[in-house]
Amino acid sequence: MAAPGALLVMGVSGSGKSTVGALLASQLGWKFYDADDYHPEENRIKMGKGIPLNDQDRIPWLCNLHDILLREVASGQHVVLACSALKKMYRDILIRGKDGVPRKCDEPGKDEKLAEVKLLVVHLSGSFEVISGRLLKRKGHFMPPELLQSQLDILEPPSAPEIFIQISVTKTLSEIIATIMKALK
Ligand SMILES: Nc1ncnc2c1ncn2[C@@H]1O[C@H](COP(=O)(O)OP(=O)(O)O)[C@@H](O)[C@H]1O
Ligand SMILES: O=C(O)[C@H](O)[C@@H](O)[C@H](O)[C@H](O)COP(=O)(O)O
Repeated sequence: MAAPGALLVMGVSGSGKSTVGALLASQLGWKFYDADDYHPEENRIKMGKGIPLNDQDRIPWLCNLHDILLREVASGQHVVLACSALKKMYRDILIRGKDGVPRKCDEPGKDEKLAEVKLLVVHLSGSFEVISGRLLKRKGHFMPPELLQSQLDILEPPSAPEIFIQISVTKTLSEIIATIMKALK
């Protein structure tokens, strides 16, 4: 596969996005962004109270991440982004910014040229049992384990025509990294 501009490591909370993303970026020599660091304070407070985010909470956060990806890729920088990106629409926003948000028919903009990020999606996929076990052991994180089920409920795993690979969270970190490296060759 020709190297994408950006590689998205996605999945529910506790699937290993931050761990895998950071390791991968350091092995590739690519820049690493963790989407958790870009949540507005209101989103963090909401999640901290055990309330799942909704589309309205996530869309501006994802648009900001798209702008960052676009800027980096345009300057020739390869990027690994760890981001839940649970729904297809969310991944479309990472690729196309607000043009990824479905428009109402009467809104203008259909003929605008889209600035797209070429994105390889890596989905870390696993069961409630395995992932909740990891979340219960994780310390010092704002995301309560009780939100896991709400994330699995809305998860839309990537599918064609998205460019993606899916890897089980039960693999070891080195197996996960090796699988991604192989896909990038
Ligand atoms: N493949 C793996 N095997 C075992 N433990 C893992 C694996 N990937 C991540 N972990 C552990 O699971 C927990 C959740 O990982 P984390 O990277 O914080 O997930 P996320 O960023 O998706 O919320 C962490 O304690 C991490 O060390
Ligand atoms: O879209 C969301 O609801 C959040 O982004 C969420 O999916 C994310 O998981 C949290 O930021 C917690 O962070 P961890 O994924 O690192 O647990």
